[in-house]
Amino acid sequence: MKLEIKDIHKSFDGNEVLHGVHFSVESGKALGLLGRNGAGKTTTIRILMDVFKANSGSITMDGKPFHPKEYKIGYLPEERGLYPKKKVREQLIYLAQLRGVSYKEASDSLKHWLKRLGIEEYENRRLDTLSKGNQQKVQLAQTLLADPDIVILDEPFSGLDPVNSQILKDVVLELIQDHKLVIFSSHQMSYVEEFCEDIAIMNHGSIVLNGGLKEIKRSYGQNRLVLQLAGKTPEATADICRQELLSYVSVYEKQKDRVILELQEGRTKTELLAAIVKAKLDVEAFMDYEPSLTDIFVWKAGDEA
Ligand SMILES: Nc1ncnc2c1ncn2[C@@H]1O[C@H](COP(=O)(O)OP(=O)(O)OP(=O)(O)O)[C@@H](O)[C@H]1O
Repeated sequence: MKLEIKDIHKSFDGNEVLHGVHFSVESGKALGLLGRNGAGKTTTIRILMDVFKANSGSITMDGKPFHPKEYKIGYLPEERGLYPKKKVREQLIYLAQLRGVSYKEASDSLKHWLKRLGIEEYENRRLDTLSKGNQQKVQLAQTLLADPDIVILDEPFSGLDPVNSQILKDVVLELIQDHKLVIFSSHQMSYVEEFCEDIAIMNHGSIVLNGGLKEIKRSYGQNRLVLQLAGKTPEATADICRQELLSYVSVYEKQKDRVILELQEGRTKTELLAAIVKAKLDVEAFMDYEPSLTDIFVWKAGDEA
């Protein structure tokens, strides 16, 4: 399955908040939908889920108009929507049945997910008597109960401790392996880096970067190299580079114990390496620079207009 979101515009009271949002996601892959607070992620997801209508643009699945009702979708919304006063089992079975799952199937699936998420003992407890993290896990069980083909997770890790985060990480990886189509919206870049083959970064209602994470990292790392000199601070290394290697590189950034260098126009990595050897610098590390997703995010979405 391939879901394509094309040129979505959305206004609230005449104020346009989405300006031509576009991205695509395929089964067996996860798309990381990223953006600062207010960038438009939740609005985009709500349009996808038919909670809101877009003013213009289209959403297609395998080339045909997409209607969420025709698919099994597990949606973990940003604002969690379970009944606090109702018992866990009672409400999850009820909600699964509303989505067309038989009592027997819902019951079996409930057992599976409560066990998988380590919350079996709370089956007959009222939701509001559970801790925040366990309530979050009940929400996740609800999202996955009807064995969805499309899984949309808005900040699924919020409130989870490291052990529970690990359980959820394994679950998300399994969903991807099981060929589900996963959209994952989060501010926690490390999770996005772990799961998502593709990313879409939104800023002020527009997509400012979209594509394969590996390719994006490669292109952002192009012409940049990491150099660490033995026993030298980054400041000292930067000074040495300016003195000895000026015609090859400029100092792009100083980091904790290393510097990021940018090759001068027309210079190659091999030439730089030869110059480093010629200058008899005591090299501790020299490698291609690969920016983190956080670096890329800050470059693309950090400019507050
Ligand atoms: N129902 C609404 N009526 C009016 N404006 C809205 C409505 N829903 C969202 N907006 C506006 O649309 C913009 C995008 O909001 P949205 O909730 O989609 O951002 P987000 O990227 O999900 O942010 P966050 O990371 O904080 O959840 C914001 O300026 C918000 O105020």
